[in-house]
Amino acid sequence: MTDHPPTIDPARHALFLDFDGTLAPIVARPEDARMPPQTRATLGALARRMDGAVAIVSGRALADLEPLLDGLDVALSGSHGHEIRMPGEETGEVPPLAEPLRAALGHLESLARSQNLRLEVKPGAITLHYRGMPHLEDMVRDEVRETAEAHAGLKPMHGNMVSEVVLDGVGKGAALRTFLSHAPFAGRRPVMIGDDVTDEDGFRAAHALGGFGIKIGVAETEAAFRLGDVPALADWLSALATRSPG
Ligand SMILES: O=P(O)(O)OC[C@H]1O[C@H](O[C@H]2O[C@H](CO)[C@@H](O)[C@H](O)[C@H]2O)[C@H](O)[C@@H](O)[C@@H]1O
Repeated sequence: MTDHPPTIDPARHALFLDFDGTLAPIVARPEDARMPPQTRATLGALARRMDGAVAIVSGRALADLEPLLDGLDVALSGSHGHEIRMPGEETGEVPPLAEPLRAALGHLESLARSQNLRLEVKPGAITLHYRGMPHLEDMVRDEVRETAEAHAGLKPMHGNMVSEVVLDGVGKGAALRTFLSHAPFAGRRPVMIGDDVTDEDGFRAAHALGGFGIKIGVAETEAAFRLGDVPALADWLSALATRSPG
């Protein structure tokens, strides 16, 4: 269940990578997260080698994620699968906040103000950050769960020092299924790589669709394979990009 991942075949697999805690180390402030330049170069090389079958599948809004990628042209999913951008596609306008989220916004804004929590509003989710204030975790999770229950079309999602209300039906698994129904992903075996609880849905989908998951870090997981940390993944990707064919 926790073995080092096998080598994958660039002609037959597709890569789906989470961003924070996977490609970029976790930092205190989301705007300070950076993917190392070498990883960005490796992903560019891999995308060419895999005929574009590489996607970053993030909980972040696309408008927030894209500037962190330094022009890397790969497929992207944002807001936990709510937003999708195929490789080479122009970035469209930021989608408006979906209706059920609009209804929940006021309450979450007041909560964030009163508890001094960072609030992140994305097209498909509203996120409360409590990094640096772990004693608030239970309260934040309860509030998010109750807010989701109070509004049809929303569900709670809890991640690494964050708790979010997200649109029902979204998730990284749904993002994988969407990508795999289009070229250049169709017909390939998905490999989902991530560090957080929110990536487990992607691991399950990858497994169900004939591929597998790779967990970054030591936490419990349904992924079949594991790598220790962000640098270990960078090394694994680099070996894949530079391996001679055949
Ligand atoms: O699915 P991901 O790409 O991993 O996005 C998950 C969340 O990432 C960001 O928050 C996380 O990373 C921050 C920077 O390292 C960290 O400060 C925070 O505690 C983490 O939860 C992002 O801000 C969220 O919107 C994403 O949902």
